[in-house]
Amino acid sequence: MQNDIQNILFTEEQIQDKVKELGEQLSRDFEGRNPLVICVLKGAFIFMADLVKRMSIPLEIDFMAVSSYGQATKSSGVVKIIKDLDVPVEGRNVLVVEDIIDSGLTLSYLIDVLERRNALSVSVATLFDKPSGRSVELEPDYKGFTLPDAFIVGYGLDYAEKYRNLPYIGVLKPEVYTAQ
Ligand SMILES: O=P(O)(O)OC[C@H]1O[C@H](OP(=O)(O)OP(=O)(O)O)[C@H](O)[C@@H]1O
Ligand code: HPA
Ligand SMILES: [Mg+2]
Repeated sequence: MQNDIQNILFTEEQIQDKVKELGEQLSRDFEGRNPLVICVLKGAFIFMADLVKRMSIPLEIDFMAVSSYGQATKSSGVVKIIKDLDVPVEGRNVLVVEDIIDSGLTLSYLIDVLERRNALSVSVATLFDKPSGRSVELEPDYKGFTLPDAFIVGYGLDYAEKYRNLPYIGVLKPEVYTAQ
């Protein structure tokens, strides 16, 4: 698995420091608002778990699974809801937790769904932002790191379902995906 990585962009320690900082900021901003924190599966599962441990306020969690990349490194443009929320969002302060914003298609679709369901507020926290990949305009409310134009894996992020369990963020060697 490590042999497929070209270089490490963010170490485990750098990620943990950033997650702690974000958790503290979110705790201040959502104090008294009992947010519904939504994990966008699968990619955000590790970030979500680490982040909520760093939030020291009452909150609730739920999960939504969406997918648009499949076995590719470019978005198919079609966002599919594979698993929906268990609870209604009407009247709730919602915090959507994402691992990465690339084209922006996943989040713009999700924000639209949540607003149509009458959430009181919809905020977005992403650990990684890749502005060079955008095909729709979208700015996260909270972000960890800005990325260069490269396909990254690890800390929840996959290529063809692999590498999610790497504890760091690495750039995948292009020959790994061009060889397919
Ligand atoms: O801004 P975008 O171009 O839409 O890309 C970001 C989305 O793509 C990835 O999910 P993916 O569809 O690969 O599903 P996964 O989380 O199960 O890997 C990632 O976890 C984000 O949800
Ligand atoms: N890596 C993994 N999954 C992704 C990426 C990426 O760079 N962009 C969108 N989904
Ligand atoms: Mg993926």
